[in-house]
Amino acid sequence: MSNEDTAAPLLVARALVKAHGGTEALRGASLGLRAGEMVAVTGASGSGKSTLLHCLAGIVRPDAGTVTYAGERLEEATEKRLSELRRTEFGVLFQFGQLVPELTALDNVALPLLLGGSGRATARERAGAWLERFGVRGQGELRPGELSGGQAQRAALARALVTGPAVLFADEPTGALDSLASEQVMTALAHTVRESGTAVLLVTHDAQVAAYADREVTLRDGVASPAGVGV
Ligand SMILES: Nc1ncnc2c1ncn2[C@@H]1O[C@H](COP(=O)(O)OP(=O)(O)OP(=O)(O)O)[C@@H](O)[C@H]1O
Repeated sequence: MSNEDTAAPLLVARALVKAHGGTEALRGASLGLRAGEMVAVTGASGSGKSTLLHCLAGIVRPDAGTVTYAGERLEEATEKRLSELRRTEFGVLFQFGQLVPELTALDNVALPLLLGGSGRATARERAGAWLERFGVRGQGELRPGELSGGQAQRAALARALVTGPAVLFADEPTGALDSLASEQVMTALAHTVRESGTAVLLVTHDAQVAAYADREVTLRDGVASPAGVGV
């Protein structure tokens, strides 16, 4: 077995069960994610992909099962600790609606740094560098409503990564984009996370988007396969 096979996974879900009202979205789903690995979660509409991502990101608490991040059991964590993890260790990128509409693109990207205690000048400088990296520095003073869908997603990606998270959770990040904008967002995402060693859990129904991942996990009837490392 190679070192990679035996390396402890960073994030592990074991036997997750989660119902929304009478609907059982997860029925014993397990999944392991290594540091720096990109895993695509695919499956039919309603198969539980978003629910699995929300449980792994500490946004939703499962009814049963465990989620372990770097040895820490998330289901035992307080709300305060979960929000700290989401602010410092996890980044999120959703399909749309995540940028604050009243703020410029630059201030949106600076926001997580300001919330983390950075000074305004430093936060804006770092935010500008991230916008530059994703080719939208020129749009920094525009508000989200004035950006194209692809520009807004690249600004949202900058905001998700500006704090240097260990894990990026991306739920249909290109779901609202045409194929060119989708390719630009995915190329920027894949290149940057490889460089920074950020692990990615990528929910998508698009095979071309899933192809950017190192590995694909399919959800069927609330169960994931193959579950991967450490499960
Ligand atoms: N907040 C909620 N209230 C009630 N039912 C919900 C809620 N969230 C999800 N569900 C149901 O749970 C099941 C799984 O939903 P989930 O969004 O996790 O699936 P998905 O695979 O991400 O779907 P899609 O690809 O359509 O986004 C679905 O049957 C859905 O209708």
